[in-house]
Amino acid sequence: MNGTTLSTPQPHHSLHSSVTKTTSLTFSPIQSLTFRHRTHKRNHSFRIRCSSSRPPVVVVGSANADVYVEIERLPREGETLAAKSGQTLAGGKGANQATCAAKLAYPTYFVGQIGDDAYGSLVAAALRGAGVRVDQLSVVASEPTGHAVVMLQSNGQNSIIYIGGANVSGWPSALPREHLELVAQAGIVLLQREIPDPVIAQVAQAASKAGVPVVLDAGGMEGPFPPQLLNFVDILSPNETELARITGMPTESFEEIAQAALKCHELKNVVAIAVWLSFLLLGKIADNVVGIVVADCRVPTGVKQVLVKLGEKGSALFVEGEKPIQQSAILAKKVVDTTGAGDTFTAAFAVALVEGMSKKECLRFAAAAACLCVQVKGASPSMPDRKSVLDLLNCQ
Ligand SMILES: Nc1ncnc2c1ncn2[C@@H]1O[C@H](COP(=O)(O)OP(=O)(O)OP(=O)(O)O)[C@@H](O)[C@H]1O
Ligand SMILES: [K+]
Repeated sequence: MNGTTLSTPQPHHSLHSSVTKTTSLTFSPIQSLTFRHRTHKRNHSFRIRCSSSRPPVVVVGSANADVYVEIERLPREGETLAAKSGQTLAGGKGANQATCAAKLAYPTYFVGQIGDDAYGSLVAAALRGAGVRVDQLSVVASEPTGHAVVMLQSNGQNSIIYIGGANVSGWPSALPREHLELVAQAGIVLLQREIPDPVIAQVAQAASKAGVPVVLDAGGMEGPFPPQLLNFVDILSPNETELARITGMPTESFEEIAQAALKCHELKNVVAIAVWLSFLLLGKIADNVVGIVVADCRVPTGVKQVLVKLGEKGSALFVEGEKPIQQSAILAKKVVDTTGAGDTFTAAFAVALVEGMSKKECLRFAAAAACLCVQVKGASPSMPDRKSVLDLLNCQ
Protein backbone atom coordinates (compact mmCIF):
# COMPACT_ATOMS: atom_id res chain seq x y z
CA MET A 1 0.00 0.00 0.00
CA ASN A 2 1.20 3.49 -0.71
CA GLY A 3 1.16 6.27 1.85
CA THR A 4 2.48 7.16 5.25
CA THR A 5 2.64 4.38 7.78
CA LEU A 6 2.73 5.39 11.42
CA SER A 7 3.56 2.36 13.38
CA THR A 8 3.17 1.90 17.12
CA PRO A 9 6.44 0.40 18.34
CA GLN A 10 5.78 -3.28 18.95
CA PRO A 11 8.13 -5.17 21.21
CA HIS A 12 9.22 -8.45 19.67
CA HIS A 13 9.33 -10.20 22.99
CA SER A 14 7.45 -13.41 23.36
CA LEU A 15 5.16 -14.31 26.22
CA HIS A 16 6.99 -17.59 26.10
CA SER A 17 10.40 -16.06 26.61
CA SER A 18 10.75 -17.84 29.92
CA VAL A 19 9.54 -21.13 28.45
CA THR A 20 12.10 -22.78 26.23
CA LYS A 21 9.82 -25.19 24.34
CA THR A 22 6.01 -25.11 24.01
CA THR A 23 5.60 -28.76 24.74
CA SER A 24 2.88 -28.40 27.35
CA LEU A 25 -0.30 -27.05 25.87
CA THR A 26 -1.81 -26.82 29.36
CA PHE A 27 0.57 -24.11 30.48
CA SER A 28 0.71 -22.18 27.24
CA PRO A 29 -0.97 -18.77 27.21
CA ILE A 30 -1.56 -19.38 23.52
CA GLN A 31 -4.84 -21.05 22.86
CA SER A 32 -5.21 -22.52 19.41
CA LEU A 33 -8.71 -22.76 18.04
CA THR A 34 -8.19 -26.49 17.79
CA PHE A 35 -7.14 -26.72 21.41
CA ARG A 36 -10.79 -26.46 22.34
CA HIS A 37 -11.06 -30.06 21.18
CA ARG A 38 -9.36 -32.97 22.78
CA THR A 39 -5.84 -33.67 21.60
CA HIS A 40 -6.53 -37.08 20.08
CA LYS A 41 -9.30 -35.54 17.94
CA ARG A 42 -6.90 -32.91 16.65
CA ASN A 43 -4.33 -35.52 15.70
CA HIS A 44 -7.02 -37.58 13.99
CA SER A 45 -8.23 -34.69 11.88
CA PHE A 46 -4.62 -33.78 11.04
CA ARG A 47 -4.05 -37.26 9.59
CA ILE A 48 -7.20 -37.00 7.51
CA ARG A 49 -6.27 -33.55 6.24
CA CYS A 50 -2.82 -34.61 5.20
CA SER A 51 -4.07 -37.65 3.33
CA SER A 52 -5.29 -35.28 0.58
CA SER A 53 -3.65 -36.11 -2.74
CA ARG A 54 -2.81 -32.42 -3.10
CA PRO A 55 -0.31 -31.28 -0.47
CA PRO A 56 -1.66 -27.93 0.70
CA VAL A 57 -0.44 -24.38 0.39
CA VAL A 58 0.52 -23.36 3.93
CA VAL A 59 0.71 -19.65 4.67
CA VAL A 60 2.35 -18.58 7.92
CA GLY A 61 1.90 -14.87 8.51
CA SER A 62 -0.11 -11.90 9.63
CA ALA A 63 -3.87 -11.46 9.96
CA ASN A 64 -5.32 -7.99 10.44
CA ALA A 65 -8.53 -6.09 10.65
CA ASP A 66 -8.18 -3.05 8.39
CA VAL A 67 -10.43 -0.15 9.34
CA TYR A 68 -10.90 1.97 6.21
CA VAL A 69 -12.13 5.53 6.68
CA GLU A 70 -12.78 7.81 3.73
CA ILE A 71 -11.94 11.40 4.65
CA GLU A 72 -11.58 14.70 2.84
CA ARG A 73 -8.20 15.37 4.52
CA LEU A 74 -6.23 14.34 7.61
CA PRO A 75 -7.47 15.88 10.89
CA ARG A 76 -5.38 18.70 12.39
CA GLU A 77 -4.05 18.40 15.94
CA GLY A 78 -6.99 18.42 18.38
CA GLU A 79 -9.56 18.29 15.57
CA THR A 80 -12.36 15.71 15.20
CA LEU A 81 -13.44 14.94 11.66
CA ALA A 82 -16.43 12.99 10.41
CA ALA A 83 -15.53 10.37 7.78
CA LYS A 84 -17.54 10.04 4.56
CA SER A 85 -17.65 6.29 5.05
CA GLY A 86 -16.10 3.55 7.12
CA GLN A 87 -15.61 -0.17 6.63
CA THR A 88 -13.65 -2.89 8.41
CA LEU A 89 -12.17 -5.68 6.28
CA ALA A 90 -9.87 -8.61 6.94
CA GLY A 91 -6.31 -7.99 5.77
CA GLY A 92 -2.67 -8.63 6.57
CA LYS A 93 -0.29 -10.01 3.96
CA GLY A 94 -0.49 -13.55 5.33
CA ALA A 95 -4.27 -13.71 5.46
CA ASN A 96 -4.49 -12.05 2.03
CA GLN A 97 -2.23 -14.63 0.43
CA ALA A 98 -4.10 -17.50 2.10
CA THR A 99 -7.41 -16.06 0.93
CA CYS A 100 -6.13 -15.78 -2.62
CA ALA A 101 -4.80 -19.35 -2.74
CA ALA A 102 -8.06 -20.75 -1.33
CA LYS A 103 -10.16 -18.70 -3.76
CA LEU A 104 -8.10 -20.23 -6.55
CA ALA A 105 -9.51 -23.55 -5.32
CA TYR A 106 -6.29 -24.92 -3.91
CA PRO A 107 -6.37 -26.51 -0.40
CA THR A 108 -4.89 -23.85 1.87
CA TYR A 109 -4.03 -23.56 5.56
CA PHE A 110 -3.32 -20.38 7.44
CA VAL A 111 -1.05 -20.40 10.50
CA GLY A 112 -1.07 -17.17 12.48
CA GLN A 113 -2.21 -15.40 15.63
CA ILE A 114 -5.22 -13.26 16.51
CA GLY A 115 -6.43 -11.73 19.77
CA ASP A 116 -9.48 -12.84 21.69
CA ASP A 117 -11.58 -9.93 20.37
CA ALA A 118 -14.10 -8.88 17.75
CA TYR A 119 -11.41 -8.12 15.15
CA GLY A 120 -10.06 -11.63 15.62
CA SER A 121 -13.50 -13.12 15.04
CA LEU A 122 -13.89 -11.00 11.91
CA VAL A 123 -10.56 -12.16 10.52
CA ALA A 124 -11.20 -15.84 11.33
CA ALA A 125 -14.67 -15.69 9.76
CA ALA A 126 -13.31 -14.03 6.60
CA LEU A 127 -10.62 -16.70 6.22
CA ARG A 128 -13.13 -19.50 6.78
CA GLY A 129 -15.53 -17.86 4.34
CA ALA A 130 -12.87 -17.91 1.64
CA GLY A 131 -12.32 -21.62 2.24
CA VAL A 132 -9.05 -21.32 4.19
CA ARG A 133 -8.42 -23.98 6.87
CA VAL A 134 -7.87 -22.16 10.17
CA ASP A 135 -7.25 -25.17 12.41
CA GLN A 136 -3.90 -23.68 13.33
CA LEU A 137 -4.94 -20.09 13.80
CA SER A 138 -4.04 -19.39 17.43
CA VAL A 139 -5.78 -17.03 19.84
CA VAL A 140 -3.46 -15.01 22.08
CA ALA A 141 -5.60 -13.74 24.94
CA SER A 142 -3.13 -11.09 26.07
CA GLU A 143 -2.79 -9.28 22.73
CA PRO A 144 -5.23 -7.46 20.46
CA THR A 145 -5.70 -8.73 16.92
CA GLY A 146 -3.39 -6.80 14.60
CA HIS A 147 -5.28 -3.89 13.11
CA ALA A 148 -4.74 -0.85 10.97
CA VAL A 149 -6.58 2.40 10.45
CA VAL A 150 -6.37 3.24 6.76
CA MET A 151 -7.24 6.86 6.04
CA LEU A 152 -8.18 7.25 2.40
CA GLN A 153 -8.00 10.94 1.52
CA SER A 154 -9.82 12.59 -1.36
CA ASN A 155 -6.50 13.51 -3.05
CA GLY A 156 -5.83 9.78 -3.48
CA GLN A 157 -3.24 9.56 -0.66
CA ASN A 158 -3.50 6.87 2.03
CA SER A 159 -2.21 7.28 5.57
CA ILE A 160 -2.04 4.22 7.76
CA ILE A 161 -1.61 3.62 11.49
CA TYR A 162 -0.74 0.02 12.22
CA ILE A 163 -0.94 -1.94 15.47
CA GLY A 164 0.94 -5.23 15.17
CA GLY A 165 -0.74 -6.85 18.22
CA ALA A 166 -0.87 -10.65 18.04
CA ASN A 167 0.97 -10.66 14.71
CA VAL A 168 4.16 -9.49 16.38
CA SER A 169 3.79 -10.42 20.06
CA GLY A 170 2.98 -13.55 22.01
CA TRP A 171 4.61 -16.08 19.70
CA PRO A 172 6.19 -19.04 21.48
CA SER A 173 9.97 -19.03 21.26
CA ALA A 174 9.78 -22.54 19.78
CA LEU A 175 6.83 -23.12 17.43
CA PRO A 176 4.39 -25.90 18.40
CA ARG A 177 4.98 -29.29 16.81
CA GLU A 178 1.61 -29.11 15.02
CA HIS A 179 2.69 -26.05 13.05
CA LEU A 180 6.00 -27.57 12.03
CA GLU A 181 4.37 -30.87 11.03
CA LEU A 182 1.85 -29.06 8.86
CA VAL A 183 4.64 -27.07 7.23
CA ALA A 184 6.63 -30.25 6.57
CA GLN A 185 3.63 -31.79 4.79
CA ALA A 186 2.86 -28.76 2.65
CA GLY A 187 3.15 -28.57 -1.14
CA ILE A 188 4.53 -25.07 -0.79
CA VAL A 189 4.97 -22.59 2.10
CA LEU A 190 4.33 -18.86 1.81
CA LEU A 191 5.95 -16.37 4.18
CA GLN A 192 5.99 -12.59 4.42
CA ARG A 193 7.71 -10.23 6.87
CA GLU A 194 4.82 -9.09 9.07
CA ILE A 195 5.51 -11.61 11.85
CA PRO A 196 8.74 -11.89 13.89
CA ASP A 197 11.84 -13.02 12.03
CA PRO A 198 12.53 -15.94 14.42
CA VAL A 199 9.10 -17.41 13.57
CA ILE A 200 9.71 -16.99 9.85
CA ALA A 201 13.11 -18.62 10.16
CA GLN A 202 11.81 -21.64 12.10
CA VAL A 203 9.11 -22.24 9.52
CA ALA A 204 11.48 -21.82 6.59
CA GLN A 205 13.97 -24.18 8.16
CA ALA A 206 11.32 -26.85 8.87
CA ALA A 207 10.00 -26.61 5.30
CA SER A 208 13.44 -26.71 3.77
CA LYS A 209 14.40 -29.74 5.87
CA ALA A 210 11.32 -31.55 4.55
CA GLY A 211 12.06 -30.54 0.95
CA VAL A 212 9.04 -28.21 0.76
CA PRO A 213 9.55 -25.11 -1.42
CA VAL A 214 9.50 -21.80 0.47
CA VAL A 215 8.39 -18.48 -1.03
CA LEU A 216 9.30 -15.38 0.98
CA ASP A 217 7.44 -12.20 0.04
CA ALA A 218 9.77 -9.36 1.00
CA GLY A 219 6.88 -7.08 2.01
CA GLY A 220 6.49 -6.13 5.67
CA MET A 221 9.30 -5.32 8.09
CA GLU A 222 12.12 -3.35 6.55
CA GLY A 223 15.15 -4.59 8.48
CA PRO A 224 17.83 -6.80 6.96
CA PHE A 225 17.11 -10.51 6.62
CA PRO A 226 18.27 -12.59 9.54
CA PRO A 227 21.51 -14.37 8.67
CA GLN A 228 20.84 -17.92 7.43
CA LEU A 229 17.20 -17.26 6.48
CA LEU A 230 17.88 -17.16 2.77
CA ASN A 231 19.49 -20.61 3.02
CA PHE A 232 15.96 -21.93 3.47
CA VAL A 233 14.16 -19.77 0.92
CA ASP A 234 13.61 -21.01 -2.63
CA ILE A 235 11.94 -17.92 -4.08
CA LEU A 236 12.34 -14.39 -2.76
CA SER A 237 9.61 -12.08 -4.03
CA PRO A 238 10.14 -8.32 -3.67
CA ASN A 239 8.59 -5.43 -5.56
CA GLU A 240 10.93 -2.84 -7.12
CA THR A 241 11.16 -0.73 -3.96
CA GLU A 242 11.84 -3.71 -1.73
CA LEU A 243 14.45 -5.03 -4.16
CA ALA A 244 16.23 -1.64 -4.06
CA ARG A 245 16.12 -1.63 -0.26
CA ILE A 246 17.40 -5.21 0.10
CA THR A 247 20.30 -4.72 -2.29
CA GLY A 248 21.01 -1.00 -1.90
CA MET A 249 20.98 -0.81 -5.71
CA PRO A 250 18.87 1.24 -8.14
CA THR A 251 15.91 -0.56 -9.76
CA GLU A 252 14.72 1.96 -12.34
CA SER A 253 15.51 0.06 -15.54
CA PHE A 254 15.22 -3.64 -16.35
CA GLU A 255 19.03 -3.86 -16.51
CA GLU A 256 19.29 -2.40 -12.98
CA ILE A 257 16.63 -4.80 -11.73
CA ALA A 258 18.54 -7.71 -13.29
CA GLN A 259 21.74 -6.55 -11.55
CA ALA A 260 19.91 -6.25 -8.22
CA ALA A 261 18.42 -9.74 -8.65
CA LEU A 262 21.94 -11.01 -9.31
CA LYS A 263 23.00 -9.47 -6.00
CA CYS A 264 20.17 -11.39 -4.27
CA HIS A 265 21.69 -14.59 -5.66
CA GLU A 266 24.92 -13.59 -3.94
CA LEU A 267 23.60 -12.11 -0.68
CA LYS A 268 26.53 -13.19 1.42
CA ASN A 269 27.38 -10.07 3.34
CA VAL A 270 30.16 -9.65 5.84
CA VAL A 271 27.73 -9.26 8.74
CA ALA A 272 25.95 -12.52 7.86
CA ILE A 273 29.24 -14.40 7.70
CA ALA A 274 30.34 -12.89 11.04
CA VAL A 275 27.08 -13.87 12.71
CA TRP A 276 27.32 -17.32 11.17
CA LEU A 277 30.80 -17.75 12.60
CA SER A 278 29.59 -16.66 16.03
CA PHE A 279 26.77 -19.20 15.75
CA LEU A 280 29.31 -21.89 15.17
CA LEU A 281 31.37 -20.71 18.14
CA LEU A 282 28.31 -20.55 20.37
CA GLY A 283 27.35 -24.02 19.21
CA LYS A 284 24.53 -25.56 21.15
CA ILE A 285 24.07 -22.50 23.35
CA ALA A 286 22.70 -20.61 20.36
CA ASP A 287 19.64 -22.88 20.26
CA ASN A 288 18.48 -21.57 23.59
CA VAL A 289 19.13 -17.88 23.21
CA VAL A 290 15.82 -16.07 22.75
CA GLY A 291 15.84 -14.03 19.57
CA ILE A 292 18.51 -16.08 17.84
CA VAL A 293 16.95 -17.47 14.78
CA VAL A 294 18.53 -20.72 13.76
CA ALA A 295 21.80 -22.38 14.41
CA ASP A 296 22.75 -23.93 11.11
CA CYS A 297 26.11 -25.05 9.88
CA ARG A 298 25.79 -23.78 6.33
CA VAL A 299 27.52 -20.59 5.20
CA PRO A 300 24.87 -17.91 4.58
CA THR A 301 24.07 -17.93 0.87
CA GLY A 302 21.87 -15.97 -1.44
CA VAL A 303 18.57 -17.04 -2.91
CA LYS A 304 18.38 -18.97 -6.20
CA GLN A 305 15.14 -17.48 -7.56
CA VAL A 306 13.97 -13.88 -7.38
CA LEU A 307 10.42 -13.07 -8.44
CA VAL A 308 10.17 -9.31 -8.92
CA LYS A 309 6.80 -7.56 -9.05
CA LEU A 310 6.87 -4.42 -11.17
CA GLY A 311 3.35 -3.01 -10.90
CA GLU A 312 1.83 -2.08 -14.25
CA LYS A 313 5.17 -2.93 -15.88
CA GLY A 314 4.55 -6.59 -15.04
CA SER A 315 6.97 -9.00 -13.40
CA ALA A 316 10.16 -10.97 -13.95
CA LEU A 317 11.60 -14.19 -12.63
CA PHE A 318 15.36 -14.40 -12.24
CA VAL A 319 16.67 -17.93 -11.74
CA GLU A 320 20.38 -18.13 -10.97
CA GLY A 321 22.33 -19.15 -14.07
CA GLU A 322 19.28 -18.94 -16.38
CA LYS A 323 17.84 -16.34 -18.74
CA PRO A 324 15.31 -14.08 -16.96
CA ILE A 325 11.64 -14.71 -17.78
CA GLN A 326 9.60 -11.54 -18.22
CA GLN A 327 5.83 -11.22 -18.02
CA SER A 328 3.92 -8.08 -18.98
CA ALA A 329 1.03 -6.95 -16.85
CA ILE A 330 -2.26 -7.99 -18.39
CA LEU A 331 -4.14 -4.84 -19.29
CA ALA A 332 -7.01 -4.20 -16.91
CA LYS A 333 -10.23 -2.75 -18.36
CA LYS A 334 -10.29 -0.23 -15.52
CA VAL A 335 -7.83 0.02 -12.63
CA VAL A 336 -9.95 0.64 -9.53
CA ASP A 337 -7.60 -0.17 -6.63
CA THR A 338 -4.22 -1.91 -6.70
CA THR A 339 -4.36 -2.88 -2.99
CA GLY A 340 -3.64 -6.59 -2.67
CA ALA A 341 -2.16 -6.91 -6.18
CA GLY A 342 1.21 -8.02 -4.82
CA ASP A 343 -0.31 -10.60 -2.46
CA THR A 344 -2.56 -11.90 -5.21
CA PHE A 345 0.38 -12.21 -7.58
CA THR A 346 2.61 -14.06 -5.08
CA ALA A 347 -0.15 -16.46 -3.96
CA ALA A 348 -1.35 -17.20 -7.50
CA PHE A 349 2.23 -17.84 -8.61
CA ALA A 350 2.66 -20.29 -5.72
CA VAL A 351 -0.60 -22.11 -6.53
CA ALA A 352 0.43 -22.46 -10.18
CA LEU A 353 3.86 -23.72 -9.15
CA VAL A 354 2.53 -26.36 -6.74
CA GLU A 355 0.13 -27.48 -9.48
CA GLY A 356 3.13 -28.18 -11.71
CA MET A 357 2.84 -25.38 -14.28
CA SER A 358 6.04 -24.22 -15.99
CA LYS A 359 7.66 -21.05 -14.64
CA LYS A 360 6.42 -19.09 -17.66
CA GLU A 361 2.86 -20.35 -17.11
CA CYS A 362 3.09 -19.51 -13.41
CA LEU A 363 3.96 -15.91 -14.26
CA ARG A 364 1.04 -15.67 -16.70
CA PHE A 365 -1.41 -17.21 -14.25
CA ALA A 366 -0.26 -14.79 -11.53
CA ALA A 367 -0.48 -11.78 -13.87
CA ALA A 368 -4.06 -12.73 -14.79
CA ALA A 369 -5.07 -13.09 -11.13
CA ALA A 370 -3.46 -9.73 -10.27
CA CYS A 371 -5.10 -8.04 -13.29
CA LEU A 372 -8.52 -9.10 -11.96
CA CYS A 373 -7.55 -7.95 -8.46
CA VAL A 374 -6.79 -4.36 -9.51
CA GLN A 375 -10.29 -4.01 -10.98
CA VAL A 376 -12.03 -4.38 -7.60
CA LYS A 377 -11.82 -2.25 -4.43
CA GLY A 378 -10.13 -3.68 -1.32
CA ALA A 379 -7.68 -6.55 -0.88
CA SER A 380 -9.42 -9.85 -0.08
CA PRO A 381 -12.74 -8.97 -1.80
CA SER A 382 -10.77 -8.38 -5.01
CA MET A 383 -9.04 -11.75 -5.12
CA PRO A 384 -10.41 -13.71 -8.06
CA ASP A 385 -11.72 -17.26 -8.21
CA ARG A 386 -10.09 -19.84 -10.42
CA LYS A 387 -12.70 -19.73 -13.18
CA SER A 388 -12.29 -15.97 -13.66
CA VAL A 389 -8.51 -16.36 -13.99
CA LEU A 390 -8.82 -19.21 -16.50
CA ASP A 391 -11.48 -17.32 -18.49
CA LEU A 392 -9.20 -14.29 -18.70
CA LEU A 393 -6.24 -16.42 -19.80
CA ASN A 394 -8.36 -18.16 -22.42
CA CYS A 395 -9.41 -14.92 -24.04
CA GLN A 396 -5.86 -13.51 -24.17
N1 LIG B 1 -2.31 -1.31 -13.19
C1 LIG B 1 -2.17 -2.63 -13.30
N2 LIG B 1 -2.76 -3.29 -14.32
C2 LIG B 1 -2.64 -4.63 -14.45
N3 LIG B 1 -1.93 -5.40 -13.62
C3 LIG B 1 -1.33 -4.80 -12.59
C4 LIG B 1 -1.41 -3.39 -12.36
N4 LIG B 1 -0.72 -3.09 -11.23
C5 LIG B 1 -0.22 -4.25 -10.79
N5 LIG B 1 -0.56 -5.27 -11.60
C6 LIG B 1 -0.19 -6.70 -11.48
O1 LIG B 1 0.02 -6.99 -10.13
C7 LIG B 1 1.35 -7.48 -9.93
C8 LIG B 1 1.82 -7.05 -8.57
O2 LIG B 1 1.70 -5.64 -8.45
P1 LIG B 1 2.78 -4.72 -7.72
O3 LIG B 1 4.06 -4.84 -8.45
O4 LIG B 1 2.16 -3.38 -7.60
O5 LIG B 1 2.94 -5.48 -6.35
P2 LIG B 1 3.22 -4.86 -4.90
O6 LIG B 1 3.97 -3.57 -5.02
O7 LIG B 1 3.83 -5.95 -4.09
O8 LIG B 1 1.72 -4.59 -4.47
P3 LIG B 1 1.04 -4.22 -3.09
O9 LIG B 1 0.48 -2.84 -3.35
O10 LIG B 1 0.00 -5.24 -2.94
O11 LIG B 1 2.11 -4.25 -2.04
C9 LIG B 1 2.15 -6.93 -11.08
O12 LIG B 1 3.28 -7.73 -11.35
C10 LIG B 1 1.12 -6.97 -12.21
O13 LIG B 1 1.07 -8.25 -12.80
K1 LIG C 1 -7.79 -4.54 -5.22
